[in-house]
Amino acid sequence: MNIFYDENMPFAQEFFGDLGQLHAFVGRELTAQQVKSADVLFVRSITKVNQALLASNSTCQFVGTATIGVDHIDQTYLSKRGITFTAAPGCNAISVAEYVISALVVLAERYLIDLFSLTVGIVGGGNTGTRLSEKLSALGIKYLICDPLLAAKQKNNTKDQRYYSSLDDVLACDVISLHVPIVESGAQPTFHLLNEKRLKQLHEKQILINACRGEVIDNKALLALKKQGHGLKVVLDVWENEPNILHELITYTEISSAHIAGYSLEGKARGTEMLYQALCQQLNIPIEKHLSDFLPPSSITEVEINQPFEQILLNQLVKMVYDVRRDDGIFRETILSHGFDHIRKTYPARREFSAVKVSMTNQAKSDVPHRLGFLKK
Ligand SMILES: NC(=O)C1=CN([C@@H]2O[C@H](COP(=O)(O)OP(=O)(O)OC[C@H]3O[C@@H](n4cnc5c(N)ncnc54)[C@H](O)[C@@H]3O)[C@@H](O)[C@H]2O)C=CC1
Ligand SMILES: O=C(O)C(=O)[C@H](O)COP(=O)(O)O
Repeated sequence: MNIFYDENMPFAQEFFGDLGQLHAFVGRELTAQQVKSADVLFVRSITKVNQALLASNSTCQFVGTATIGVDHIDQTYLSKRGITFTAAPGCNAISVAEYVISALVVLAERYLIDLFSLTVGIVGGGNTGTRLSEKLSALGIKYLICDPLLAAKQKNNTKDQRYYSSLDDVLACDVISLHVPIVESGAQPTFHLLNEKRLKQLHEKQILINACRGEVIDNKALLALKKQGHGLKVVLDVWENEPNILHELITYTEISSAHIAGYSLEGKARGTEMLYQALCQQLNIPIEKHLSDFLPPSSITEVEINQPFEQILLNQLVKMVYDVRRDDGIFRETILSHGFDHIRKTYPARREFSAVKVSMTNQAKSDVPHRLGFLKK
């Protein structure tokens, strides 16, 4: 069995090595010719899987993407061809939520903002939006969620007790964090959800974070707004037209990065593991490998806290594991010389909060770090 996989997929050898012959490829460069003999094709978000890629392949039976987003996959075509498709929903949702928490911590420190007084508006209440809301809850930070699709399903889903707010209410919050897939048509499109009109309605003190898909914000309209001197604080992990992004916009952002919000080692590797599990199921063989067998320990494994939990401690704890300024620095320094994809390909190690055990002494009793995702010692 020929298994083709994106070279940027951690632990692919470990998970798939004994299931077939492995062929690594560069995500954005994969050609129909190259993939002609693939039985299994495992991609990440930068490979478009469609008729153009697979028309001359008669053997491919299984396509998987180690990502949450599926906008790069022509699922209608795969189903017409009878090719099984699987994705990795939720694999890097914690990583995205921790990116947003790190961005908030950094901005709060930069502008002397009391984090606990903010209200965060979450657009999209799926995996990433929910993980973020859980971390905000842990910190006692208020949030609203807008998700008209989940709101409509709520009548038939008694388990979902959340209150869903209107888009207008969410866009009026101190922080707006976007967590929707890119959808171009239908009743609830997200393409340019933040268009010129909505962007102009935002007020000077708001923070706007996009870690979902670049096209959810009209980037040209955002640039025009910022050039007029609007005070909106912008955090962009994703951009319109990646990898050929609107460079001029970078200067007007507080934090910029190269679509790496989901790039914790755990987040990427969980994607590989989920594809392995799906392939085992397809082949009707037992699941014998687990990500925990391969994950190395993080550089700091244990921390003891000796003072009551407050914002300054939150800053220290979060930045110890993941300081988003590192990625912002790399981005600003190397985007022009090395390009968007190089930054992603050479992404330095990053772990999730759960890679660090936190213990609290008697003076420090608090469950916040553990609810935020740190492990209990
Ligand atoms: N920057 C990065 O590295 C990453 C980006 N992503 C992006 O984030 C997106 C969201 O991820 P998940 O939360 O895991 O997906 P999900 O599918 O679990 O949740 C998305 C939610 O958005 C809601 N939604 C759809 N249209 C909406 C609209 N017009 N207004 C409000 N809500 C709407 C859906 O009902 C759903 O509940 C992914 O589709 C992907 O494009 C995901 C992972 C990493
Ligand atoms: O999971 C998703 O959806 C994402 O956006 C991924 O984190 C993007 O990573 P790549 O697939 O582009 O490596």
